[in-house]
Amino acid sequence: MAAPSAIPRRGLFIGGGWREPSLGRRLPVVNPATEATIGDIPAATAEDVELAVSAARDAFGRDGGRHWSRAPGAVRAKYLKAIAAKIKDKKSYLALLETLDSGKPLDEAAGDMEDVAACFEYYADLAEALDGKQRAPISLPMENFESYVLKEPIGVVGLITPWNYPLLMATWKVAPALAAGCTAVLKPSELASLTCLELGGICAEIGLPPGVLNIITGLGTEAGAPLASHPHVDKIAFTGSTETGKRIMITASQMVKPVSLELGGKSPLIVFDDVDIDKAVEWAMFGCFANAGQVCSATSRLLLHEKIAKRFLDRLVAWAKSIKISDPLEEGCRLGSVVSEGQYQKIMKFISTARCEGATILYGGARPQHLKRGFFIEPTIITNVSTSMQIWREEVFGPVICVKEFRTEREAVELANDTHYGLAGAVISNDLERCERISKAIQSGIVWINCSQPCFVQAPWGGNKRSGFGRELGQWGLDNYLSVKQVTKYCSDEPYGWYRPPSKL
Ligand SMILES: NC(=O)c1ccc[n+]([C@@H]2O[C@H](COP(=O)([O-])OP(=O)(O)OC[C@H]3O[C@@H](n4cnc5c(N)ncnc54)[C@H](O)[C@@H]3O)[C@@H](O)[C@H]2O)c1
Ligand SMILES: C[N+](C)(C)CC=O
Repeated sequence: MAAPSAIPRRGLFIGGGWREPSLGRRLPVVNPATEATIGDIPAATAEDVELAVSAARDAFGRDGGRHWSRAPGAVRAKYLKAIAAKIKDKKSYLALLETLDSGKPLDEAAGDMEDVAACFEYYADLAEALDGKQRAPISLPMENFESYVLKEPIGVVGLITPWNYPLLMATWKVAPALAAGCTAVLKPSELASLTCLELGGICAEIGLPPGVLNIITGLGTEAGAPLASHPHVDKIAFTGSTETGKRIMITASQMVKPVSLELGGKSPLIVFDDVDIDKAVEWAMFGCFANAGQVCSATSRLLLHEKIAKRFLDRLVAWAKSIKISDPLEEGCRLGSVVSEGQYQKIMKFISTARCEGATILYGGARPQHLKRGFFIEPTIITNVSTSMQIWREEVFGPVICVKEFRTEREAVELANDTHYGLAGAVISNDLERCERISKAIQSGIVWINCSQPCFVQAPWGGNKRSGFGRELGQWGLDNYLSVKQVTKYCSDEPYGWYRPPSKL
């Protein structure tokens, strides 16, 4: 598909309309595959956060919430379905913008847009089902009391998201938040905001009530931080790095504001000696080279049974050599550029540190020779790794896999759990009992058996340890935006009888 001649020039989406940022500043948008500046986005500051939060508060309480926060779930579902339909109509265009903004292959971006539409549809159904789940009775041990539960929207929520799946990661928060009846301020990453701004356009087109979703772009420190610390924001849902997650938690703790955190990872993939090697190699590649490895759950630590390690690595190198690395708009591209020059430099530094610490760069580790411009990095396989090395311990967020061998199941599990992170893990073996044992032993929120990375909107997503807490997707994703209220009624005609009545004399 040909690139559009101009990227749409958008303002901030606040109160149902477009506004220039208060200080009039904008940030350049660079296509990481060409290094060309292709447009710009507004740079919001605290003044704009104030307006966006105020618009969201008004929308939450408007007419006593009759049109949104207390409306029947079917009303909100209608809007979510309309958004999904528009996303489907504009799929090719949105995928193109996502690719130009982030460098991901167009096929991947198109898949992301399908997932975005599916997520809005899924939460439309959950919004409709929510009314039927209200007043769920609680069984009590005393018959003169009745108790039930109300699930109510938390209020105004701040949604802060990363650049690796820009519109999809935003949707994982926007769709359940709106389904629950919350109103929201979304702050996408300054490195890739184009499709999130288009979501604003879609909300305007379908007539979403003003202020229900507000979208402010800008730097983390200038737009994200004032959103996280705003006293009228009732919850922060954050996806991003562990470092920023810690900062958000500290800020939120000052107001005892609930947070949910989806953070980084350094996930293991364990491969036993009873597998079909080529099948397993393909999952290992998908696990760490899809989206150029810029995936929170990337299985970037590969643990190979010593009996197959040599054969596996020979095949892994052969498969890695065959990946089409090109401009992400080219047909068949399977490895695009990384998102920015900063990310490129960071990944290259990880590779050079690994080399200095004594690891072997078995394959890759450099810019592909046929691509002179753009932030491209070869798929990189690193061996001779020790558990104290940076490459084993820290999240690279690039197409870089590090490899260690193991002898026993126990050793594999120990190596897999040798990390501060706990987002995901994977095991490949034909012995399914062993796979079940390992899925219990791995300390993470997600375990894949005989695959790596597939992700379904129906299933819970989230991590343990320094990968965060709270779960997105599925019913758990909706619960993130609901507060639970207990209502208990005394239903006897008799006095309670704890105190003696005073004398009537
Ligand atoms: N667990 C998951 O589901 C998941 C999914 C995708 C990405 N991630 C993680 O995200 C990271 C990559 O994303 P990134 O580089 O955009 O992360 P990041 O932490 O740099 O930025 C994430 C968001 O936070 C904002 N931000 C930065 N500083 C802030 C501050 N002080 N206060 C408030 N907001 C601030 C940024 O502008 C951006 O919108 C990786 O670590 C990856 O593993 C996790
Ligand atoms: C959840 N996922 C895999 C789509 C994106 C994580 O970075």
